[in-house]
Amino acid sequence: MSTENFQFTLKKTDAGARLGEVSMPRGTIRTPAFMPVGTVGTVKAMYLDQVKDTGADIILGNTYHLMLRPGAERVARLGGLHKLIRWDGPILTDSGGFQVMSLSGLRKLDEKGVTFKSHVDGSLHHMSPERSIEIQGLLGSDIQMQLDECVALPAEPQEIERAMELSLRWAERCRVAFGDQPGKAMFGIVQGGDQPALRIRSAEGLKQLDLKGYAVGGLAVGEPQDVMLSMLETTLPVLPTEKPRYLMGVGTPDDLLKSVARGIDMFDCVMPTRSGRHGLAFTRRGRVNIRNARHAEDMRPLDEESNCPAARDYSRAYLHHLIRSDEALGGMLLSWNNLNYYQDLMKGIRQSIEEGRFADFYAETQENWAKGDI
Ligand SMILES: Nc1nc2cc3nc(NCCc4ccc(CCO)cc4)[nH]c3cc2c(=O)[nH]1
Repeated sequence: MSTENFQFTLKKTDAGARLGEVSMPRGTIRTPAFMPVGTVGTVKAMYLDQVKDTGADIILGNTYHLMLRPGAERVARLGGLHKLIRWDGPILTDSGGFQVMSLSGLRKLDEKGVTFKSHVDGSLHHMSPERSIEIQGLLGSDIQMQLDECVALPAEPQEIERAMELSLRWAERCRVAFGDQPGKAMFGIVQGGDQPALRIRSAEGLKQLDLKGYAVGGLAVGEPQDVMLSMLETTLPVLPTEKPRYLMGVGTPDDLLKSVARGIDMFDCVMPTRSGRHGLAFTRRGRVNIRNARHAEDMRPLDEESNCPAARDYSRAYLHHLIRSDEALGGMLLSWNNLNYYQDLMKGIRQSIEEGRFADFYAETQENWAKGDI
């Protein structure tokens, strides 16, 4: 079912966990949702048909990477990102602020925007809030993120305050630049680091802008999990309950469970794909580092009960061999296994909220992880 507009429906809550859906013209996103990261127009080592089959309703693209290569205007000339990469569901694009800080030779950041050198060819680029929204429009993004400044933690409170206030001003400029695009959405991003008062000021400031959704940014940047969770407990009660909440860059399966319990609806993280390519497998019984010698002659699959061929049909011995040999198929199979596991976890979370037994699901899941992979 799709709609000509962007519509979030909160269907049920169970303690702090929320069951919902985001209806958009290109499809419906079942929440709590995990969004696979397709940074440069591909979810690495996956066919997008497989990504869809794992249960993903939406994927992420990235302004920073796509503006550098193949270029935003080129993507527009080619019919937009959905047509180019052959994904007909919703796409959320990050605004590029975080990637500039973490990837490029940053040259300057001021009121106007960020000036940086491309990590691809060293060319100089300037990105303003307005240009970030323009690029996301050229890509054809369904959910566009404001340009913001994300500060790595730990950081001085006054530095966190400066970046939070700049991000608020940029949110307003992005809101104006985005204008009124029925069927699309622009989300603001709450900043404020590990400072509760700044988190509250950021959330209150964004609420004045009548946004369709709110991301919690500035986390998963090196802080301990308890600090991240504490910032959710501070921030989420301030945000409107009838709008989706998106925790950026998070996280491990344990992060997902604990953040859903505090009221997060949407997640993205490179963890399942990046760590899969490096030999880390996520399963119902916890993590398996397939590089470890103990798997070299283990002909069992990762999970004989899984519906995913990568988990059910391939032996650990073979996966061990492929990863140790740095064969492409190793990263392909573990990415497939991991994305399928993440989507199975989100499906289990949604079903448990529907049935009013999220607390039991939470406890059972953590028990199974604790047993470890036999
Ligand atoms: N615009 C914007 N985007 C963000 C992206 C983020 N991504 C993160 N964390 C990602 C952390 C992360 C990085 C790598 C891996 C793979 C390990 O194998 C897992 C998690 N935090 C983030 C914060 C922001 C933010 O405030 N604003």
